[in-house]
Amino acid sequence: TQTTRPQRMLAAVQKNATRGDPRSVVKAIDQFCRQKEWAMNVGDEKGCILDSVVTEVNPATVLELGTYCGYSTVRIASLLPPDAKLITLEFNPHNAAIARQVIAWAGLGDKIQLVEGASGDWIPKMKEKFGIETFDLVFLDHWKDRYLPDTKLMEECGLLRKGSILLADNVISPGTPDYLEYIRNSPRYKSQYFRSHLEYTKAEDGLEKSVFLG
Ligand SMILES: O=C(NCc1cccc(CNc2ccc3[nH]ncc3c2)c1)c1cc(-c2ccc(F)cc2)cc(O)c1O
Ligand SMILES: [Mg+2]
Repeated sequence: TQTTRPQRMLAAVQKNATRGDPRSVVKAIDQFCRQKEWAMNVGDEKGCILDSVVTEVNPATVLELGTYCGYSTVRIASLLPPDAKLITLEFNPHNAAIARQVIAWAGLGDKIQLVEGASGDWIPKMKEKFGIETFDLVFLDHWKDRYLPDTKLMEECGLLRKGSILLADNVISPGTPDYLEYIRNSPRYKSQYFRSHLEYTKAEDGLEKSVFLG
């Protein structure tokens, strides 16, 4: 029977990456997406911007909205300090099943908690279920029409503290106009746009980095 793109991506990781070596997993996925099939990972170009933000923030707690196959999950977790925790939410069970195997191959299972379900359902449960006070870094990469409602929900649930960083993928392509409008005009955030390209293409895209001011 026909395989899916995530399954073919996982096969490429298991064939070309070294077990326990997260950066080789990242490299194998980027090679697969450049040479074989496009896929909606944040990619190598925007991935370098993501790396610089992660290393600058040096977060103890990270929330990723939208795991997909685990590319950015592994990329972020490979840069975290020893006792840091990354929680990643994935709505699509098939994506989640693939991502678990990619994360395992990278050897990052003890740093990453993959939760299956919708952000709207899980954000209000973060404190009670995972003992999280606030997130130092949030990477938004799920459904683009959920960026704004979920940001408001995180504010309401007290999951952001003075200095928490939101980093949003795809603010140009596919685009998140209502989120950009809100975050750039809100007195509660200081935002910065990092211009780049849509993963593996020449189209414009970028990451929006926003600091919550409290
Ligand atoms: O749409 C995108 N990604 C989101 C997404 C998409 C599909 C499924 C899921 C299911 N996962 C999911 C859903 C809801 C959720 N709630 N909480 C967690 C959670 C998780 C998530 C996307 C698209 C393009 C793109 C495509 C085509 C094109 F031409 C240009 C650009 C590029 C990207 O980098 C993208 O990130
Ligand atoms: Mg994306």
